[in-house]
This record gives sequence, C-alpha cells and structure tokens, in this order.
Amino acid sequence: MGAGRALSRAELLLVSAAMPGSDASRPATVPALQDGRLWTLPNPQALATSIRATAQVFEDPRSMELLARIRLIAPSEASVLVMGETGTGKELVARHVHALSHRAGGPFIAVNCGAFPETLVESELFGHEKGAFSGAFTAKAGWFEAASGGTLFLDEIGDLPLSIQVKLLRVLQEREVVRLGSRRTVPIDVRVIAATNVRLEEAVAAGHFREDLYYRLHVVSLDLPALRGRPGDILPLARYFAAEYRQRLGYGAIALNAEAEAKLLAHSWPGNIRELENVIHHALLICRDGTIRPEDLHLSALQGAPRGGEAAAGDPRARLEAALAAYFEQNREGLYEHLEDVIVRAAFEYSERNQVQAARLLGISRNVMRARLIRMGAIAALK
Ligand SMILES: Nc1ncnc2c1ncn2[C@@H]1O[C@H](COP(=O)(O)OP(=O)(O)OP(=O)(O)O)[C@@H](O)[C@H]1O
Repeated sequence: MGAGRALSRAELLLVSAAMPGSDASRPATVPALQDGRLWTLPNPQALATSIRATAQVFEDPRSMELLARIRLIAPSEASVLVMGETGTGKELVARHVHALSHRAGGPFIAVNCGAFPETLVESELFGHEKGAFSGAFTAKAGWFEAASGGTLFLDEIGDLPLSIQVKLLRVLQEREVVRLGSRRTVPIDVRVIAATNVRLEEAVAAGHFREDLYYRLHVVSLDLPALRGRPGDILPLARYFAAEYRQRLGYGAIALNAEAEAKLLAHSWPGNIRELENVIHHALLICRDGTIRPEDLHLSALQGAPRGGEAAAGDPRARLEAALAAYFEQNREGLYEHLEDVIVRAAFEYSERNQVQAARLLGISRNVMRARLIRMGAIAALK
C-alpha cells in the first residue's frame, strides 16, 4: 500500500466500520482524535453481540403494543414506514422487523438518505455503469441490488429530492432497477423500510414529498412514541445501558440511587433513547464507587422539542468532519501509514486474529500481513 494511493472499497468499508460514530446519526467519539488516534477498533465480540441480540427494552405498555405490532407485520412483505422523533429507535425497530421476517437470512442495509447530495444519491440507490458520469471508473451495484434477498432501510426518507422520489416510486412498483448509464433492467427482491422524523403528511401538503410515494411506503406504519410518552421504559433502559456500558468498559457492579432515578424520570428527553444512552454512558465514566448519583447525570436544558437536542449539541457529523480536517492538516506526513495500520488491525480483529483470513480480506499475502502485524506490535515476532 503505497503512500498517496486511494483506498479501495474494501478498505473504506473496514475503516468506516472501525470508526466510532461512523453512523451519521450517532455522536462521534471525537476525544479519540485528541489522543492522536483516528479510530478506535471495534471489539468484534461486542459488535457481534449487539447485532445478534439487538437487545431491546420494551416495558412501557405503549412499547409493548409497538412490539406486538412489529411481530404482526414482520412476516408480511409490505413496505413499512417508521415514524418517530430522532433517537426513538427507528433503526433498531427496522432491524427487528427484518430479524423477524422471512428475509432474516438476507442482508439488512441501512442508508441515510439525507447524508448524500442529490447527484450521488441516485447512483448510490440504483447503481451505475462504468463511464455513466465523470468519476464512474467502474460499474457499481446500488443499494437496491446489494440488499437483494433482504431489507433496505431508508432513513430520513423525507430528505430525498423530488427527482429521486419519482425514480424510487417506479422501482417499488416495477420491482426492478436500471443502473445509471444503462438500459438493462435488473429485477430486485427487496423489502423497503423507510423512516422519517418529520411528519410526511406535512411534507406532502407543502409539495416536498410525493403523495403517491407516501401511500406506497405507508402500506404499514409504525409510530414510535417519544421516550417522554413511554415513561415506563426510562428506568429499564437506564439499567440496560448501565449494564451494557459497564460490561464494555470492564467495570464492576453499577447501581443508580433513588435520587438519580427520580432525576431521570423527571427529564423530558428531547433526544429520546439516544440521549438517555449518552447520559448513562457519561455517568458511568464519572461516577464513584459504583453508584450513579444525580450529579453524575448531565441532562440537556432543552425541553422535549423534537430535534432540539441534536441542534443544540451541534451536528455530530459536522463535528467529526471538522475534527478530522484538523487532524489531517496536522498529520499529513504519517497519515497513510497510520490509515494502513488501522485497516490492517481492523481486518485482523474482524478475522478473529486469523492472519490468513485477514490477509485475504485485504488482498495481500500472509507474509506481508504478518510483517505488518509484527511491526505494529500486534503479534510477537516469534509466534
Ligand atoms: N427499545 C430499545 N432498547 C434498547 N436500546 C434501544 C431501544 N431503542 C433504541 N435503542 C438504542 O437507542 C439508540 C438510538 O436508536 P436508533 O438509532 O434506532 O434511533 P433512530 O430513531 O433511528 O434515530 P435517528 O432518527 O437519529 O436516525 C441506539 O443506540 C439504539 O440501539
């Protein structure tokens, strides 16, 4: 891997998987950058557990109703529209629908429609042929093809430009895609779950969202209540996150005292479950002798305005990008070297420390892989 070479798709995938906060909607773990490290490595076991179990807390009666509805609709093939404020668990619910459907053995692909400019979103969704536009050096399947046999989760569907909405409607009706720059139709076998945190009816009335697409997606809908509307979930979720992070951080037993619980119950949770998760994670890092007290709970001053939490905290993606830009500026010299180390290490961990598999994943020889791991101190020279 020579300096200055562009990263391949496999490498980029590994890097993005290894990035904390790689999901645009999650707050980035920017402090890691200040330690002079770009990415922390995912713990494959923790990752596997979270994906396998997608442990969920549904204890409030409203959540239990939701769970019953998920179970009811999961086996059907109908498109689903998941609605709810930011952080209410739309993606988690979509994964659950997928896991309980006949498509559970197929891929689940989650895409944030708002994260791509109009010019890119079309080729990302539907794919493109080589030479379809400047920069299309190779042909590429889009998300619809990639999700074949499984589920495509289209988050922030309300952000799709109108021109793409027309095309999406066609694809859903015809069940086939045409890659950009091609005339050939490719049949697709994908269930679409779309999500929105804006009222799509209002977007339809304002002319920002096509009515026909709205009805097409709305065959089945799941309306996720805000956390303040399901108070019975607050403490079970807090305990769940405390246990989860305690384990990840390797801490001993953790308990919330009664005053801390009362403080959690009194808050309005504008950032919903994601905010609660962050609050508990933070509390765990600063609490003493295994007890979370009210002073360990740093709650936002905002009161329940949809999307308010995120706006006040600043767009996490923008924060990460700014931090990355600063880091790139300061570390131009060793950057590629560093990226390569991250990729090699991530591949090694993903392959459960199997050198042959890791080498295969990156398309390099085992000897190169081994030499690299020794140089990085990841394995001993005489092993
Ligand atoms: N019922 C639940 N039990 C446990 N954890 C949950 C539950 N619902 C959501 N979470 C967790 O809360 C966080 C936010 O959930 P998720 O990303 O699904 O929300 P979202 O509504 O898709 O957010 P956004 O609108 O910002 O895309 C995730 O870490 C998720 O695992």
